[in-house]
Amino acid sequence: MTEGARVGAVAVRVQGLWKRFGEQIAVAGVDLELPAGRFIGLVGPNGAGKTTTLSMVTGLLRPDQGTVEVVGHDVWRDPTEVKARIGVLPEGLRLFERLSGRELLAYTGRLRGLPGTEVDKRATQLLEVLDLAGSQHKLVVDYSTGMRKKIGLAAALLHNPEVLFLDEPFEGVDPVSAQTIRGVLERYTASGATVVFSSHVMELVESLCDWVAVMAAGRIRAHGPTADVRGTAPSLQQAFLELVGANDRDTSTHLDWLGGGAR
Ligand SMILES: Nc1ncnc2c1ncn2[C@@H]1O[C@H](COP(=O)(O)OP(=O)(O)OP(=O)(O)O)[C@@H](O)[C@H]1O
Repeated sequence: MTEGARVGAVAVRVQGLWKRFGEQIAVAGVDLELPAGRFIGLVGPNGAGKTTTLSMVTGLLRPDQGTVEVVGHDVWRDPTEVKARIGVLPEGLRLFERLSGRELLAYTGRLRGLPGTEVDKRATQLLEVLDLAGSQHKLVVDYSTGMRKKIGLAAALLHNPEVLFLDEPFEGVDPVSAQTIRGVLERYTASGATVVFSSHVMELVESLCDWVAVMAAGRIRAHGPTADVRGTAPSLQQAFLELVGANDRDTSTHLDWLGGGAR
């Protein structure tokens, strides 16, 4: 079991986190403790602040205010310690397009300081499990959206991080690839590691995550074990709609011209 996966251990501790872009407050005072060894979903409507929060938690974006600790290390005071312990699949993932998938993993492994033989071994296994072995010598520029997500996931897992952060890992991914990614992530969390991923696909979050945080308008609206957040609602989707106030929105007067055919 990894250091972060002890019972009751906290993988991520966020305190008083704020981020403003001009007039727009993207993250408005987030406090959150994410337990280690769980499959955690960060859910919220478009523009809720999920990507901004994940970017600040992973050291990609400096907060205006607040602190973030990952497995006990401050992200901004101790970035090297944190970066060695986390894997990140960011939104709008940028990859080295002129490398093949295999070369990308070899390069990532060396950047992470792993010995060449170990990188080879891990890369071969990851390419196999993620069903990319047949495309390993193709240039990344020629990869499909799903293949890019999978090679990005392989690169994020290569150094066996304690906590893995994934921004919309299933977006644009077909059901077969989604099932493959899911299998890899389930295997990874079963070994005691923590996955934190953002999504607005509630069915997916409900079936995958044992812990969720619901975000809307830059704040955390609810968090805890998935069953507790769902409460008495028939589904997480329904609980989510109630939490973010979407059920109260009146759409009856909008789009009254829309009907297809009637002009
Ligand atoms: N670089 C930026 N400059 C200006 N505004 C930004 C920037 N990044 C995010 N925002 C704004 O901050 C708010 C939160 O955006 P964010 O991308 O974090 O939300 P999200 O929950 O990830 O949304 P989605 O599910 O649509 O990806 C939005 O109003 C967005 O327009």
